[in-house]
Amino acid sequence: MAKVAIKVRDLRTSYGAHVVHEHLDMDVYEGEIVGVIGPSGSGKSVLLRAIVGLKKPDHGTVEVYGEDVTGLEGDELREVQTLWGIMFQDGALFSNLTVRENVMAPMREHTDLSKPFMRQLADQKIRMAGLETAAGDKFPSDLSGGMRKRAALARALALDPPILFLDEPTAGLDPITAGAFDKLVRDLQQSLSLTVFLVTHDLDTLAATCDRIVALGDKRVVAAGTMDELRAMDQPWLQEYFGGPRGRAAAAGVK
Ligand SMILES: Nc1ncnc2c1ncn2[C@@H]1O[C@H](COP(=O)(O)OP(=O)(O)OP(=O)(O)O)[C@@H](O)[C@H]1O
Repeated sequence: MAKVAIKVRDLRTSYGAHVVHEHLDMDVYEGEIVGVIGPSGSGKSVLLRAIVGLKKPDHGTVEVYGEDVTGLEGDELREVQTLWGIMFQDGALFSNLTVRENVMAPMREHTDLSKPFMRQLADQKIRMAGLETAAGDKFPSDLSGGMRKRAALARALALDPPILFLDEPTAGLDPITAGAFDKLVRDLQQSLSLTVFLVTHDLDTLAATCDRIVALGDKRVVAAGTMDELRAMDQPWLQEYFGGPRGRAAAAGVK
């Protein structure tokens, strides 16, 4: 059985009186793409933020490759941050920097590499993400939505992390662009042996890319398994999600 890359145990998070997660347990195995689904507001993005140290849990632990990373701060957090790249929902690119400078930003923060070498590496990541090298000179505002996502993916790959977090990577893309992005994620995961934590609402993305799906609800994980296993579960939200016309269409095209 594959090794556990990310292990979350008894997680509790909250904002004031609003409890987002309670007694949440989750495992992500090395080398898999796990899709995290659940109703709007069920805490998918907050879970991602809690794992990467951007949201401090009230309780519980997060281990990455067996190391407890819960509540790390300062240099300790900076050190473990090289284990993962994150692509946020809106891309979160620095609007005043070119694409190349955006991709170089994590390198500047975490390495002592020379500037020419960083440029070379950044251009390599830009091409890996399916953009022309010339896109490196452009500012995020000069790019289409699909290109911005690719630029954000290039930045997430900047430090060659073994783990990738993607928050709604295909949101706002037309179906063809979204399909191409799904394929890119799958291809990169395979060629780089990445472990991918992917938050999505997109049934086509789940069908095309994910090895396993974890569903959130009632502040915790309510189901985990393959798409077929989840579709067969007697859980009202899952039934509605997979059983609707969009769910049936995605299932018909399952990989
Ligand atoms: N910074 C914040 N301050 C207060 N409440 C927050 C904050 N961030 C998230 N929340 C709350 O936490 C809950 C979970 O939010 P989260 O963004 O994780 O949901 P989600 O499952 O990703 O939803 P969606 O599918 O709509 O993106 C929501 O009720 C949200 O309002």
